[in-house]
Amino acid sequence: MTPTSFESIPIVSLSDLAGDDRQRGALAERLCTICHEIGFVVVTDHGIDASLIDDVFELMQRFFALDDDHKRLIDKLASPHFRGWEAVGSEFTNNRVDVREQIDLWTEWPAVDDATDGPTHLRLLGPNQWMPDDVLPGQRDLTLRWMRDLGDLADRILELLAIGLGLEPNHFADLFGEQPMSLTKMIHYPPTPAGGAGVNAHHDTGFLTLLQPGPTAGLQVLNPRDEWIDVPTVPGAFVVNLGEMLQAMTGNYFVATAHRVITTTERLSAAYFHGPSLDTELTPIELPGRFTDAVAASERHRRAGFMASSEQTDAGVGDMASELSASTYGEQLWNYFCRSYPANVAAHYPD
Ligand SMILES: O=C(O)CCC(=O)C(=O)O
Ligand SMILES: [Fe+2]
Repeated sequence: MTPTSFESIPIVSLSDLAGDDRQRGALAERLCTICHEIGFVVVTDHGIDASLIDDVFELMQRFFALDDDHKRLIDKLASPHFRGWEAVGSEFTNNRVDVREQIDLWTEWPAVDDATDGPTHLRLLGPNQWMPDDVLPGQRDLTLRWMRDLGDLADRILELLAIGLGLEPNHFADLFGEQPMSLTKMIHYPPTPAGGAGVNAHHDTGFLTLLQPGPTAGLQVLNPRDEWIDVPTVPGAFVVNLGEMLQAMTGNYFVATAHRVITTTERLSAAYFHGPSLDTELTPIELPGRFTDAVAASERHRRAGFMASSEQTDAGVGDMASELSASTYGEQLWNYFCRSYPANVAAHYPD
């Protein structure tokens, strides 16, 4: 029986990832239940090197301490592929401006020459922008290692989720195709002004998010009673949460849960959004009856919605109560760019 709410975010050790089948099975079941009831979990013993986390935070400190003229060397507005740095005030979440600056880095694939003729999501393929080595030494190598190690961890968590859903362990790997597109966001939050938010309430749009929140509190999750629950800060732990596309693909058995950041002091975080090939279909997977029955028995799960566009919100659709309008990951991402980065879309794709 699904509890109707939650009061805290669980902390789970992933050490049994390396265990025998029975231990992995138990961990898989536990994670699946959490993804159904809460959609958020703090994980320890995840195998990501502590020194890698330290190096990434040190890199962020060095970058965000630069002046804006230097940061503009990788200005996101200059990238037709939505990659690079953006200043505080560039991003909109839930139609409200966020109080944070960030670097966005996506998996690199060759740009498509005639991207304006094909599906809109092809515009996302392309190179990242990297800081010159004499201004920010080592950014490229360190970031690529971060993306590779977090990608491997995300794949292992997806295997567990597949096992917990009664599927073959490689079910998601097989669905995710040959050209995976993941996003790394390196984020700096100044202290949040009264009444604002570092990032406003939202669902993650992707599949699976691994967040390194650093030592500073500020991330909050909305429970079904509309109370904001603080995510505990556990040294070295990652926060793992579900995005809207896994919600869709599991027929709402897993939930993408609303969250936001409000911080009283300066805060850094590094978020990794694990994603498949852009043409991956969001069609629900066929799951054993116990999972579909659990959704049917829970109004909250049956009604779990998706982020609305500004037009839908204007027309009276709740912020996170929209129907999924995209049929592929690429389409969903394009909708997200139009919602969150209108200036970038207007600069490069006036059509
Ligand atoms: O910085 C954080 O702690 C959370 C960031 C987040 O939710 C996001 O970028 O989607
Ligand atoms: Fe998020």
